[in-house]
Amino acid sequence: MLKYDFSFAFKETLESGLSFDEIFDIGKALSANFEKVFQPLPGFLRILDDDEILEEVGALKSWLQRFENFVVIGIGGSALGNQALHSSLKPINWNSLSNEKRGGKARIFLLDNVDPDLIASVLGELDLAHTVFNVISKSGTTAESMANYLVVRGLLEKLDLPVKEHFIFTTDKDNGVLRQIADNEGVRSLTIPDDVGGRFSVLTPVGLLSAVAEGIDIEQIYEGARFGKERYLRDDLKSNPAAVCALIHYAYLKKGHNISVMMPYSNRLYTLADWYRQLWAESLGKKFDLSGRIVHTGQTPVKSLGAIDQHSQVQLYNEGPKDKVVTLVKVEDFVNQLTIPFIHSDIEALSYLNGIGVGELLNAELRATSIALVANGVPNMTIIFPQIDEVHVGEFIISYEIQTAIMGFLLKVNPYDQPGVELGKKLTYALMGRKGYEEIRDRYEEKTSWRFEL
Ligand SMILES: O=P(O)(O)OC[C@H]1O[C@H](O)[C@H](O)[C@@H](O)[C@@H]1O
Repeated sequence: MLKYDFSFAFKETLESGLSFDEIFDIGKALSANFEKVFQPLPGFLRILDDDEILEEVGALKSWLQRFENFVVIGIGGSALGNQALHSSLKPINWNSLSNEKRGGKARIFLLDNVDPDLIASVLGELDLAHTVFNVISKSGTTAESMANYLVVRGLLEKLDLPVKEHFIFTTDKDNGVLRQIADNEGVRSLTIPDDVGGRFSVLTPVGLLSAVAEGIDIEQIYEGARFGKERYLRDDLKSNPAAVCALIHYAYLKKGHNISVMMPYSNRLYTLADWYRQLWAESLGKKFDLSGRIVHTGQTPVKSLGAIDQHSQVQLYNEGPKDKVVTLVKVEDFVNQLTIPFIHSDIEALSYLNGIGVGELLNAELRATSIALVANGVPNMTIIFPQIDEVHVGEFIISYEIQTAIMGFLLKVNPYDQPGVELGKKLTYALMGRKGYEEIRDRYEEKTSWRFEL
């Protein structure tokens, strides 16, 4: 079970902080309407009600074992969750282990960006005859993912490899180009449920297939998520840490704290912060509220890594604008216990390090940062992973999905759409000369014709 330390978010420890009663006053309306937030049950919670997805994905295990490499082609919600599961649940050097050491499980790679150098470096490393490509796209049309799919397909064709055997698509059941190709050519495919939006989809086939391919226990992830579903849907807010987190963020946002920093003290958990950024940014960053009023609301998510960013961003957090809420993420028991050896016994300045665990040092740094933040008047809280494993990662994911829904309710916005990304997508199509986008290109041409270039 994840543990939460909220002590440094309240006025008991923070001069201009919130009182506990204050946030529960804000929470009263939430408490009274709590059920409504989750009615109808959002898809990301509904999918936990049965084993359908686990079984569907699990059934592909033996087919996946044919491949040494598994490449995710996707972007945003169709990649960030995969990356987060991979980094948090596999050893950092997984991809450099030999096939034997990996017990025949796949190495995982990601083609998200359309950066030719990235693509060349990933594909250059792989023996394509032993590689499967999982093209993931809820819409089945996203430019970056389609481009990467085409590049890979071109390469497979050039090598005369049986294209169909090297792809599996994860996409909408009816719509989009991927579905069309899957249907026409009989490419293997998995379905993303209609009621689960991209950034909430890591516990669907989107995130689970690559996890299974590399031997992550997806049933344990579900166990943690299901536990989280019970825990974080309690309408008694005092026993619901996801609700408390949302209330704290909401209350501080009202006071001008419009940045939410997530700072894991663990390299393995760092990409969870990337996943969180999309969830928080796209779900809550909105121009209109539910009644159509212009509100321009949201809270900018920032990722940070402890202890690295103590030597980089923390100066700003402590002394810069008072516009942040910081969430530190701590690991109690690291998988690897590493003790610092006694060396230089004659140098007093190093004696405090003698014989202590490296993890102990990291956690002391976390504690020091949280105290320094509170001393500087910066509200912060700590989420504690007793250890990093499937159960806790599953619980973490669901806690933040629920927290985002709660925050959407508090801000009175729709957390499930992202109208603000559409224009950029359409303009990309227009700039690339895609048919049907001439009007949009003309509309913005005049506006963008002014130049100041050096
Ligand atoms: O899964 P896809 O349809 O390819 O979408 C990938 C991503 O594209 C968009 O730009 C959306 O803003 C994201 O929410 C989405 O996760």
